[in-house]
Amino acid sequence: METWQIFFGVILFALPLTLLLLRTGKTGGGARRPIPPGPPSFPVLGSMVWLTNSPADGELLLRRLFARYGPIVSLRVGSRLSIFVADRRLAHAALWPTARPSRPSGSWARMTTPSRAPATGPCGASSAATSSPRRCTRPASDSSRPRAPGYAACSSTSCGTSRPPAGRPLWRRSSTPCSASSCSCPSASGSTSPRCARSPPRSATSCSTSPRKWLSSPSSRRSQSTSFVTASRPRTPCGGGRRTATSTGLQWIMAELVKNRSIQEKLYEEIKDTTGDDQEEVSGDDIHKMPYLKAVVLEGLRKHPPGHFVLPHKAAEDMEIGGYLIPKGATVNFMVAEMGRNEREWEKPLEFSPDRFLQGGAGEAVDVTGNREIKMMPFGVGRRICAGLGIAMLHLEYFVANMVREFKWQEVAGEEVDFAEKNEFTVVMKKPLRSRLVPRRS
Ligand code: HEM
Repeated sequence: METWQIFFGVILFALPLTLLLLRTGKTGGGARRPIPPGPPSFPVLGSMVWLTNSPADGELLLRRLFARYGPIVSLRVGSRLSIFVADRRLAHAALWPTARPSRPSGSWARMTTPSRAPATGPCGASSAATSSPRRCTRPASDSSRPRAPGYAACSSTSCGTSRPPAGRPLWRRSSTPCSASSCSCPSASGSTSPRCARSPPRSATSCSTSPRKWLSSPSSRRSQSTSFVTASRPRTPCGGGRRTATSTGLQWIMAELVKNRSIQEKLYEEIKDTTGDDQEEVSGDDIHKMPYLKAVVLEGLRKHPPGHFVLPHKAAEDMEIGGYLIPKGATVNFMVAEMGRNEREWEKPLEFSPDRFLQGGAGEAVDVTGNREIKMMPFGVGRRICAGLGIAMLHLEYFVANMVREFKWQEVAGEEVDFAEKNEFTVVMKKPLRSRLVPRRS
């Protein structure tokens, strides 16, 4: 063998070895864990699956990858490494690392969101500066949460937060699952916008006005007792022109109530027993006394979370999840819808069954903040949990209760409820809900 050939061979062997050693040295040495498994990829070009799959079908592709590689997978989009977690326990370990005593103190903050402006929550605290994963969001059952209908907890800052596109998986098109237009609070005085007051919203589920206000206007009652409404349209008189997480959630819940009349009637019975006949509307105080109402809303968010992913998070330094290395800078996301529909965790997950959230059910005492454990995470978990959780739960319970109290929501012949999904700003009903409304009270 010629000298130059030996020299060339040594370089070929030594170069990758040196690079590997340098990288190991940078991360503190020791046995280096593998990154989560995933489909083969090329440097710069990314995972080969992109040759045969469209990023628009990302969720479907991920489901196939989970079936093949397990509950945590890596995907490369170009040179960017994205890691997806479908397992609720791994998600809890990643987002609530204080639950793992072996972690060095303060390291819970290692999983951050990609470079973004500090978000200010409704309570006024800057989430980026919060020094505890238990951020300002209060559980929805907290009696100190905002009250309906005279609340005005959404400050413009809390609703307008958007994340820069950095680190966003390709199939997410919008800035946040809850945009500025999700700040759909009635004004503090409870007054409605002139447009809302004049005409009933074209969307029963996306107007933020007190449902009682427009549902009870004589003209709307007359027309709705004989016709049906489209429960949500992309543009609404007072919805800001965009579907929001709350209005999307509301539409899915109403669709389930239209489809499941016995559940709707059971809910109506609870509402009737809790509120007096002479009461104008179901109040914020009343809804605290309605466990079945809460179960209906939770079941809706479990089965139809408005966002099937959270906003992408980023590892601020090398860390470990489930025995795998999550390298610094990698984007990490969590499969919200998968967790809520996992048949190992939930019995008949595709059935709408609010009873599972009542005493003795698998969802009894579920904590949507994911503090103790994660069973479902429609609002995210940990430091970056939805800043609007409290107000969103209040809106959902308040609107569902009042809409069911005022009307029977019935299926329209030829317009059967279709639960097909469509990826938009949030995951919406492909065929928007159309329902016949029959007034319950004269
Ligand atoms: C049913 C309704 C809603 C759902 C399902 C929902 C869900 C979510 C999710 C999944 C996230 C991302 C969490 C993460 O990245 O880990 C988020 C973030 C956020 N949400 Fe919501 N949201 C809802 C309503 C609202 C409302 C009404 C507001 C405002 C009043 C709001 C304000 C925010 C803000 C400011 C963030 C960013 C928090 C941060 O990054 O620190 N959300 N939401």
